[in-house]
Amino acid sequence: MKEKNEIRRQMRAARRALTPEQQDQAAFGVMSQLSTQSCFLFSQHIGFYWASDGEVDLTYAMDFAQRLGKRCYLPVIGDGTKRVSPRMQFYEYRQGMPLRPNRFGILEPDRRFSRRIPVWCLNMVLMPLVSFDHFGGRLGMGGGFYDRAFAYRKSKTNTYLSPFSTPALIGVAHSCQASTRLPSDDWDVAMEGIVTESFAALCNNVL
Ligand SMILES: Nc1nc2c(c(=O)[nH]1)N(C=O)[C@@H](CNc1ccc(C(=O)N[C@@H](CCC(=O)O)C(=O)O)cc1)CN2
Ligand SMILES: Nc1ncnc2c1ncn2[C@@H]1O[C@H](COP(=O)(O)OP(=O)(O)OP(=O)(O)O)[C@@H](O)[C@H]1O
Repeated sequence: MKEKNEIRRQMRAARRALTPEQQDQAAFGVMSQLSTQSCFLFSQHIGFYWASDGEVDLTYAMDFAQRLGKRCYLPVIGDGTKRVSPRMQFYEYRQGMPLRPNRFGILEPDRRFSRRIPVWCLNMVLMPLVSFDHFGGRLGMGGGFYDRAFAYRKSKTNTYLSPFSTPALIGVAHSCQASTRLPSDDWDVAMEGIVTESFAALCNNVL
């Protein structure tokens, strides 16, 4: 099995090579796929991400969600200048709100002007992927931010009736980022579903 870093390098290059037209079609396609999913339609509080490095842009999807009266949130890790929680947290984003760059240059809400939501109060989180497989396997940028934020989802006491069975974890990627089977580590948190510009699917691990 190829090492995670090698797959990361190839898949990041592949998504960065997409043209602006392909990126725009992907952004529109992901919004259209989401608009047909009951998981999205029934969710009131949704975690998105602000795209960078060739990721699928979710601004169409956030506009659509806001027009349906849903609340949108973005991940915040900070710019590294202040000692704050090492955990990634989610803060509300409303259209037009000023954003500031985090330590990797990705835009995020300013903690001073936005409202934090505990992660388990989110109904659904759209996770940025570098690669995915159909078994719930995901590969991110390598910081372990999503794995740490949702590590509680792996707990044995996490039953259907527990408040810790939320949010639904749905990965977003370009379909060209698919892998047959990704290597996995103990700490990896599985995704329940995947949305690309051309399909939305449940991952086999939950069926
Ligand atoms: N859009 C988006 N937002 C996100 C994530 C993400 O993957 N995508 N994250 C998901 O975890 C968190 C940020 N994690 C990140 C981890 C590594 C790098 C990164 O670019 N690493 C560079 C090295 C940069 C440096 O050290 O200065 C690299 O690997 O080339 C970026 C974001 C929170 N917000
Ligand atoms: N629950 C956890 N507790 C402590 N460290 C963790 C946890 N989960 C992941 N990590 C650390 O995060 C690092 C990156 O993990 P990995 O390569 O799987 O990241 P990733 O899944 O690509 O990133 P992300 O979760 O941000 O999308 C690993 O070195 C691992 O030690």
